[in-house]
Amino acid sequence: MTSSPSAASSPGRPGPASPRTTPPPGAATPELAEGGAVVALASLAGFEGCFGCGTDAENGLRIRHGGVVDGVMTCEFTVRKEHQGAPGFCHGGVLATAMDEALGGAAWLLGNRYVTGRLETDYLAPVPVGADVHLRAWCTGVDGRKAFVEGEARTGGPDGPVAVRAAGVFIEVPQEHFVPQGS
Ligand SMILES: CCCCCCCCCCCCCCCC(=O)SCCNC(=O)CCNC(=O)[C@H](O)C(C)(C)COP(=O)(O)OP(=O)(O)OC[C@H]1O[C@@H](n2cnc3c(N)ncnc32)[C@H](O)[C@@H]1OP(=O)(O)O
Repeated sequence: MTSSPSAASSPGRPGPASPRTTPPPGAATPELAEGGAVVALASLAGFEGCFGCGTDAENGLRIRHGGVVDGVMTCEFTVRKEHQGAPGFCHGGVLATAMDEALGGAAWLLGNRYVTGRLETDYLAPVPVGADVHLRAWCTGVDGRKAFVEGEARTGGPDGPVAVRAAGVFIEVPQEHFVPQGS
C-alpha cells in the first residue's frame, strides 16, 4: 500500500477547498491500492469511448494518463480548436471536464469505482488553443463512500503557472452502476 501525500506536502496544493469538498473531521487518510486505478478499470469495458481519455472519442480531450508519484496522479492533454470557447482560448467547461477526469483518476487510485458527486473549479488564467495542459490530482481524505480530491492544471510545462484549481467529492459505486438503464 502506498500512502497519498499529506495536504501539507502536496506539491502545488490549491487553496482551501470549500466546506463541501473538505474532508470532515475523522476522515481516513487515503490508502492507494496496489495497482490503483488499473485494477478498478479492469472490471469495466468501454473506457476507450470516454470523452476525457478515450482513444475512440474523436472529439474528446484524449487525455494522456501519466504516472503516480507520492500519491499524486499526473496526466495531460493538448487544447485543440474544437475545444475553443472565446476565440483562441479553451472553453471553461472543457477545462472542468479535464479536472473531472484528473480528480476522478486520483479517486480511482484507491482501487474502487467512483463517480463525480461534486466538482468545484477556480479559473486563474486563460488557456490558449494549442497549449499543453498538465494536470495533477490527489486524494485528501476518505469518509465512507466519499473520496475528497483536489487538483490543478498548469500550462507552459508541468511546473508552469496554475491555470485551474479544482476540488471535488467522488462517490464509490458498485460495478452495476455502469450498466445503462433500459439495457
Ligand atoms: C496511472 C493511472 C492509470 C490510468 C488511470 C485512469 C483513471 C480513469 C478514471 C476515470 C475517471 C472518470 C472521471 C469522470 C467521472 C464522471 O464523469 S462520473 C459522471 C458524473 N457523475 C454521475 O453521473 C453521478 C450521478 N449521481 C449518482 O449516480 C448518485 O447520485 C450517486 C453519486 C451514486 C450517489 O447516490 P447513492 O449511491 O444513492 O448514494 P447516497 O446514499 O445518496 O450518498 C452516499 C454518500 O455520498 C454523499 N453524496 C451523494 N451525492 C453527493 C454529492 N453530489 N456531493 C457530495 N456528496 C454526495 C451522500 O451525502 C452520502 O454521504 P453519507 O451520508 O454516507 O455521509
